[in-house]
Amino acid sequence: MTLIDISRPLQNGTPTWPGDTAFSYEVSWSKEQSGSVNVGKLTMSIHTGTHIDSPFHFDNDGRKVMELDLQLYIGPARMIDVSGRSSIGADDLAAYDLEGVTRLLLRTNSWTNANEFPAQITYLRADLAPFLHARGIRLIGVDVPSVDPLDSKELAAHHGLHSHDIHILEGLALEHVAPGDYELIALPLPLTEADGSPVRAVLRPYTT
Ligand SMILES: Nc1ccccc1C(=O)C[C@H](N)C(=O)O
Ligand SMILES: [Zn+2]
Ligand SMILES: [Zn+2]
Repeated sequence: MTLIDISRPLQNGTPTWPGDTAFSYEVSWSKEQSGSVNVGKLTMSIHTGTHIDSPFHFDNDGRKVMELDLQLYIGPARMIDVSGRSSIGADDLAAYDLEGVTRLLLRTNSWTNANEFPAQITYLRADLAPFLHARGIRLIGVDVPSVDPLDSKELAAHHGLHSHDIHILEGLALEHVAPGDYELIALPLPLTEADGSPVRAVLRPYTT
């Protein structure tokens, strides 16, 4: 069955958070040098491309990636289009039936040039987390590098989602996906100390 890849490619030049570690892949030990194999070396900020945040990212006492519930990163998900807004709050989602939805992916279409880090993005307002929590949502995914405004220091959306037990998936590529219900697979790496992890995020369509 076909998988829809909703991950952003990771390559030298991939946009990163301003001032953060640039993405780099290089063959550090070539086949000629080692006599048998090419061996690669990867340097990157964890918050590059498609990734999850663990609570330690914004809370010194928060859980690390290895302590997160893997089940949330695999299972039924609904993708909805909420493009054309500068922010998303409870009002913007009031018209959607989210009954039985555990994982919600929001397409904001506000990262318009994938080759550059955006100057401005659609962010989540503070009243969204309690609204999602009341509907049983445990994971929110967005197609932008952050759930908060890019210049935010207080990170109201990150903290609000965390305090309502909603996990955060950022940097999805959703422009080529039809809104609807899918199986999401976006597993983090087994990083015991980390504040987040890159993921390979895919959607598997349901065939009926
Ligand atoms: N990588 C960074 C470098 C510097 C300052 C913030 C960030 C972030 O990633 C923050 C943001 N809260 C995020 O996870 O969405
Ligand atoms: Zn992040
Ligand atoms: Zn984040």
